[in-house]
Amino acid sequence: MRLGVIADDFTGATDIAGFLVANGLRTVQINGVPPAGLDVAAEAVVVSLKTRSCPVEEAVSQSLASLEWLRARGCPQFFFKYCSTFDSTPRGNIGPVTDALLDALGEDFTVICPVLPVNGRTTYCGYLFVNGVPLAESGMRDHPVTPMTDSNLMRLMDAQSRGRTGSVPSTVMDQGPDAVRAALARLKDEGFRYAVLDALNDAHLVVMGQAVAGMRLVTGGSGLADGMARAWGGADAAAAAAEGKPAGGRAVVLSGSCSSMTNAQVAAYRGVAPSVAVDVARCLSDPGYAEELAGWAAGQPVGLAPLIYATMEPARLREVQARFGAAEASAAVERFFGALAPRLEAAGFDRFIVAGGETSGVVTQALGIGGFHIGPQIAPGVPWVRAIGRPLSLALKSGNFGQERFFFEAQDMAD
Ligand SMILES: Nc1ncnc2c1ncn2[C@@H]1O[C@H](COP(=O)(O)OP(=O)(O)O)[C@@H](O)[C@H]1O
Ligand SMILES: O=C(O)[C@@H](O)C(=O)COP(=O)(O)O
Repeated sequence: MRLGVIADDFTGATDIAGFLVANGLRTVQINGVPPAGLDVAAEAVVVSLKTRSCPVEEAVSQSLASLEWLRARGCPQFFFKYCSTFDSTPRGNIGPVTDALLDALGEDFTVICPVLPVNGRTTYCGYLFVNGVPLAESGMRDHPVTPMTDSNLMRLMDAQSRGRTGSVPSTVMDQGPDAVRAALARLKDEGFRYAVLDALNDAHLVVMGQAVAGMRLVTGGSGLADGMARAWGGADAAAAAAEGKPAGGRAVVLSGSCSSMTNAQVAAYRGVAPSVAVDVARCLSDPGYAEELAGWAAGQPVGLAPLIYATMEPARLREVQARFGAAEASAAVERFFGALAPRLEAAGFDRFIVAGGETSGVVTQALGIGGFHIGPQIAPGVPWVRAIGRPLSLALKSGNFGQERFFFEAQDMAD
């Protein structure tokens, strides 16, 4: 094993796994803390947790248990994967998990690097941008669970961690890996515990990939992993993706993300394909609701996959949250998707296209899928994946990823 990844949500996990496979690394994803008796043959193992928004103690203990499993299998380098929009709060969980992993490894320094330039996530002087807009001015300010209202990664990290955060600016990235290594060493000497790595483009990813080659723990988004895998170089991407290619026949689209991009994707799809909007009030009160919508989906004609969506524009979402409570509404919607997924499988659906990280976690867990083979990417950061030992294919889409016609493109690729 070359790299062990601990990812804080399921779409984040398939995102990074997709980039590793695209660079030719044989990669397996394990959903949940791996059981002690499990062994896998792969160059990279991605452990997918659902720890982005859970209580801090749970996130720390699951991350440490995953680290121990990876270490016991001789893994030499570890990657804590979180969202490219740094989804977290002043309580965590990025800071506390990073600190716990550093302590467990006996290290006192790491990098913070949520970039993914191909999807518009860049950092400049430690400030995070989403498609050219500061994070706090992007759609992330309206996120239902982790609204992001600051764009300064040093401040965000300092608020939720034990140490101080410095920054390696893009001008240093321009000078190459030796200059970056020297800047990291200087920051460490000055007492910083974390360093935000700037990246404006793919060339910077290649530089940082080389610069962090000797670090035991790195943290960030899949752009950093892309840079690291490119530095290793020279492998066969098609062969690495072979086992994860989509199989199966009947597809359904489940959308539980309220991001701007998912709103656009739902709008582009729902006028053309059979679709139904989820009623949050019924999620809260009607135990037969999931059964009813599974029946509705099963009754749709063959053709474009039926869409079941909780996706809402920010203004409507705020109304729903004011009426039912934000946490209660989001938990009820997640419970609904969790109840729906196994019923859809029982009705003959074997390809699930899911939008939203938490939603994907709930769906994968409800289907009882222990792990994935990773297939080819539909869009950057969204590969098709195939359940290990089960005839089920899934596309787990981060709320923010893909272009407007993503739901069509996923189906085109699977035909
Ligand atoms: N209509 C809605 N009302 C309230 N909460 C919702 C609604 N639709 C989705 N949610 C909740 O919002 C959260 C979206 O998170 P997630 O699935 O991770 O999407 P993203 O990838 O955009 O972050 C989930 O907890 C989901 O249940
Ligand atoms: O880095 C990213 O943006 C994604 O990999 C990711 O973490 C997705 O999370 P969601 O936005 O919750 O789907």
